[in-house]
Amino acid sequence: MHKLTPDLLVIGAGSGGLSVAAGAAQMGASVVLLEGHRMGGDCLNFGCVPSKALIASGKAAHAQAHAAQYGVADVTPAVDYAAAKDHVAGVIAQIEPVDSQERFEGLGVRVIREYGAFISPSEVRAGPHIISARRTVIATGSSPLVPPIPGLDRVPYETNETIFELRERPAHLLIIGGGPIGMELAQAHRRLGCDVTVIEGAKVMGQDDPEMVAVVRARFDVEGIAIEEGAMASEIRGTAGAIEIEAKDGRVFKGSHLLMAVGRRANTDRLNLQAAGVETTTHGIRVDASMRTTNRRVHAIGDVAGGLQFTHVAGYQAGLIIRQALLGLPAKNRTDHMPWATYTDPELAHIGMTEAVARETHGGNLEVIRFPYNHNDRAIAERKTDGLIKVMVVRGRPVGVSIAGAQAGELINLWALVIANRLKMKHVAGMVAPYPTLGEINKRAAGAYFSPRLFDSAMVKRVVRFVQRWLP
Ligand SMILES: Cc1cc2nc3c(=O)[nH]c(=O)nc-3n(C[C@H](O)[C@H](O)[C@H](O)COP(=O)(O)OP(=O)(O)OC[C@H]3O[C@@H](n4cnc5c(N)ncnc54)[C@H](O)[C@@H]3O)c2cc1C
Ligand SMILES: NC(=O)c1ccc[n+]([C@@H]2O[C@H](COP(=O)([O-])OP(=O)(O)OC[C@H]3O[C@@H](n4cnc5c(N)ncnc54)[C@H](O)[C@@H]3O)[C@@H](O)[C@H]2O)c1
Repeated sequence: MHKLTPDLLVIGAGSGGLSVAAGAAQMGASVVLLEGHRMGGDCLNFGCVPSKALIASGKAAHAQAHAAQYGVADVTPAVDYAAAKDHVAGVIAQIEPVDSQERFEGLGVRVIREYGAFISPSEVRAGPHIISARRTVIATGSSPLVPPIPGLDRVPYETNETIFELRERPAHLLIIGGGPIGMELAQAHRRLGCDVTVIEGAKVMGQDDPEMVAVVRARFDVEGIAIEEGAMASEIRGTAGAIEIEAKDGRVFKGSHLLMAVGRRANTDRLNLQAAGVETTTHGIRVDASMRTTNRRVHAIGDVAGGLQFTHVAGYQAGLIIRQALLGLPAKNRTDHMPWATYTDPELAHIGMTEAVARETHGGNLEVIRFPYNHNDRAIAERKTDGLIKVMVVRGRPVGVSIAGAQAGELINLWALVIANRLKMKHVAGMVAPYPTLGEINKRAAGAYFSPRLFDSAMVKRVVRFVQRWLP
């Protein structure tokens, strides 16, 4: 047995763990990083990166099939599904070095490619090593939730951990779950030539504002993606190539392949958390506002901590750990400034309160400002006029923003700055946006907030008339 005594032990080399390890090592701490599977975690290998790469393949095919509106003949795309998967693998390979063992060792991190498990409140065993660190960060992420639906154990199915390696194009992909994973992969597959049915127990994209979801749904309808809502999958039958899903209400859906996308399960099984006195909830590891677990020397961040499950959230929480564990400064997890985006086409991005939550919280003080894409010149030029921005404003300050439309995930960045720094609508209105850009919708939303105050105000009109009388 080798005994190691670093300043910091990080368990899990995904989005959260890598950020903590890199920051801590570069700031002079001794760091041990454990990874039982692939460096880079879910985001690089089975999540954000491969899904966005496959979406890019789908977009390329879709563009070929819909070029006539720009004066270029439509062609039926000759999709090579396996080659699209090669493209996905190539994208992963290009990013991989940034997350690699070699890079982290170059930063001075001791990387151990083993799963870690607590053996006491202050010790973790990883293969032949026992690590006793001043502080430990659990960043073990999450795995696809596979519920015990009767029959599921007797049919072949994909999850986000397998679908990016599937090389035969599904003739008809059935997707159980209409959250971000289900919806992004539904559209990518449809555009790559598959029939697709999304089977959703409640409403698709249920975390988002229904008015914004409707924009995405409308496009899915046009593209021929079948969305079956209120269809709780309750029984699964069949064999490879011929799968049947029966919903609670008796509806039956038939397809060739099945993708399970019904949510996530925190990776706590291997950690032997009882030995460390680290408690869990139904969502993951119990943490306080500073991401500290019930063991004061152990923090948990990212998906395993059971809050918002996004790469940028894990990265943000890594920053909180650096503040506390390295610099001894207080740090509090904030969620009101956390954006998210779903990369369907059109995209749907959001930050802060939805309209419904803002209405409940702020009642009569809430003003909701909308501005449609079809009044934006760049959107018109590119024929991407579906969608709108909606800004929830309380006394001049935005408390939430939703955008459904082209590049919504990019456009939300401005509001991430505004909300993180508690800026006001006047700051957005005061900015000059280059013409013609989609980003002008942000400024136009701010303009729409001020124009009734300016143009419908009797007082402003009186002042202008008065000034005009006296101006030389
Ligand atoms: C299909 C899909 C698409 C997604 N798209 C996006 C997106 O576009 N944008 C976005 O922000 N988020 C996206 N996400 C979510 C994002 O991937 C996660 O929020 C993010 O990866 C969480 O980071 P993490 O560090 O908590 O965990 P992970 O990245 O999962 O890393 C955890 C690591 O810990 C390792 N591990 C587990 N147990 C142990 C142990 N006991 N010892 C040692 N190592 C261990 C695992 O092997 C893994 O490598 C997507 C997720 C999926 C599934
Ligand atoms: N663009 C992004 O940032 C992005 C993309 C993909 C995933 N993610 C992250 O990964 C997380 C997990 O995504 P997800 O889509 O798997 O989960 P999810 O929890 O967001 O959605 C799962 C859906 O499955 C439905 N469902 C559950 N059981 C069902 C059943 N038996 N029959 C039919 N429907 C059922 C639920 O009602 C829900 O709408 C997301 O919440 C997000 O944090 C992010």
